[in-house]
Amino acid sequence: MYVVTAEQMRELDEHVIGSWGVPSVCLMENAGKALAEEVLHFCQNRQSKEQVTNGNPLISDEARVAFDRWKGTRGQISNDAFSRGEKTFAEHWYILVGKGNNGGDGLVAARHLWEAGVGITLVFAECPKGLSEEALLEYYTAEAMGIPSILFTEQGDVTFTGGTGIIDALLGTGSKGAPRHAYASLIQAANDSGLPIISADIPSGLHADTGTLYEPHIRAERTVCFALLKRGLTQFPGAEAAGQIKVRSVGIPPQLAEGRFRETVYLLTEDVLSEKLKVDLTQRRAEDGHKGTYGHVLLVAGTLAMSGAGLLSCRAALRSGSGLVTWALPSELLPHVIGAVPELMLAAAAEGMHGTWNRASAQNIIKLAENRDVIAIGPGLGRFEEDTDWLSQIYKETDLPMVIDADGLNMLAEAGSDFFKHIDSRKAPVILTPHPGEMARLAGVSTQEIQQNRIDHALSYSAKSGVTLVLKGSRTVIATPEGNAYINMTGHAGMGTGGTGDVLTGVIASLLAQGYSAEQAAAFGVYLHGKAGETAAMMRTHPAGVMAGDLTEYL
Ligand SMILES: NC(=O)C1=CN([C@@H]2O[C@H](COP(=O)(O)OP(=O)(O)OC[C@H]3O[C@@H](n4cnc5c(N)ncnc54)[C@H](O)[C@@H]3O)[C@@H](O)[C@H]2O)[C@@H](O)CC1
Ligand SMILES: [K+]
Repeated sequence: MYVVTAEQMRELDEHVIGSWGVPSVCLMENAGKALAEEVLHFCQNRQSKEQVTNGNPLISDEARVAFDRWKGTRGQISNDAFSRGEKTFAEHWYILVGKGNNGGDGLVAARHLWEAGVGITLVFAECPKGLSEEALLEYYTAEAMGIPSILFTEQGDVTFTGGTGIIDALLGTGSKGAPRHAYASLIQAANDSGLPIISADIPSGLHADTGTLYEPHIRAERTVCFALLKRGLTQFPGAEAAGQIKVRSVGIPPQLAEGRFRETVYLLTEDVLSEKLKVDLTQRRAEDGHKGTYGHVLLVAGTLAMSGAGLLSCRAALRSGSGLVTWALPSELLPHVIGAVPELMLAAAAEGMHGTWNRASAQNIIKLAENRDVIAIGPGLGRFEEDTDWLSQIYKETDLPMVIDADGLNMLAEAGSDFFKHIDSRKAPVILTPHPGEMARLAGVSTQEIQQNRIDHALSYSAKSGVTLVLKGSRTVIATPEGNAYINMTGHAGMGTGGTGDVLTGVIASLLAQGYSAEQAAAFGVYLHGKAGETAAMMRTHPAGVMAGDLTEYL
């Protein structure tokens, strides 16, 4: 499933109209009809509960239902085909109409709903004579049909009397900045009404590309997104304001987006994993495979005070299927962790004070790397004198696929942008797994700036440095230097707890060791990590009780 910016959507739109000759009003007709169908669907299902499907035999239906209820449906995305339902006479919907094509979609929906027996009141934000060209056509039709309408004026209140719902067709992908004047007042009034709101394309007041929200913005129950998912709907807080999201086709084939833009963003669905990324989701293995077949991970992690990070990463690497895992650790730590994970191999590699790392250990790591397949650096590593030189030496003198996390990332941030200057001469790929704070340090901006435009920051850092980047957080973004990005949908807020990042490092390193490419390992790793978190949540009384160690049990 492709995820586009407003500009990319406009380009596809223009292609279909300009090169293929599809009349633009036809697209609007399709969009408005889809919107009306979704509103009817909503009306019919108002009271009925969502069907529960539970694929995992280990999880009781009760646990699945409780977890789904806790997680809620806001920000969820689907694009199932819809079959049109019966007429609904007891409904009265107010449709807020802006002056652009988003308003035009609302006008088309008005006609279809009116035809289906739904009471309609059109509420114009501006005088309808000023509507965009296509929207004006739709207005004349609606007027000729006798659909009631009012023009919002700052003096008069909108009360939504007798309303059962509101369609927000005020602002779409053409909006700029915070909603102004009548638009702001109508958004406020709609939110205050307590009525369910269904947004056309995006909730008004959402930045379509970034997912940031202006004030005021619509808080929608559902959003019917046209043609292709907009980036802003996939990232928080925008995803939250959009409610449940449904993507509906309008006559612009999504495949048009493939290979068309410098950057291509995908929702990380199972289809994208198997068809685009060619990941075998069944992870089938050759009958004659053995531990040497599935790769050997070298994990450089942990100090005396933070031994757990190393243990979590190593367990996760083993649980994710690599044949062997060696944990390189400070020698003082070694006696304390013997036997903690019997499947692990331990290698005392550093002689820093009080079980920490030291500059001289780089040579030991390089030696250990000689007969390993992947090197992962960072979990619980701490900082130490000349550690950026230490990291640089390991980076330069090993040519293994590398995952860098946690304090390894802080070393990189300190080393500056020259660190990856010669990455093109390195055969093996590098994956970085920053959380937003670490990303901010790497990019030299504030955490807030990162969070306000996660997809762009991930893509641009990846393109500039040549690394595959995993920007963690809800809706983790995986970006590649070639300009692909994937938005992960698995996982939940219960996973916001210490150590889950260490687990992710282990999972990704393990997949790399098994021969997955950096793009596959990063995307599939993030996906599996989220899935394990979901299973762990369902096995507990409450998802907030999930600990990082639980994830390793359900990988
Ligand atoms: N493939 C497509 O691109 C299609 C687009 N359609 C619809 O068209 C929309 C885009 O239409 P437009 O480009 O006309 O843009 P909008 O409908 O988003 O409206 C933009 C208009 O609103 C005004 N405006 C902009 N920012 C404002 C603000 N902050 N406060 C108050 N007024 C503001 C401007 O005068 C501008 O003309 C899409 O979101 C979608 O709903 C559909 O009709 C179907 C096809
Ligand atoms: K809208």
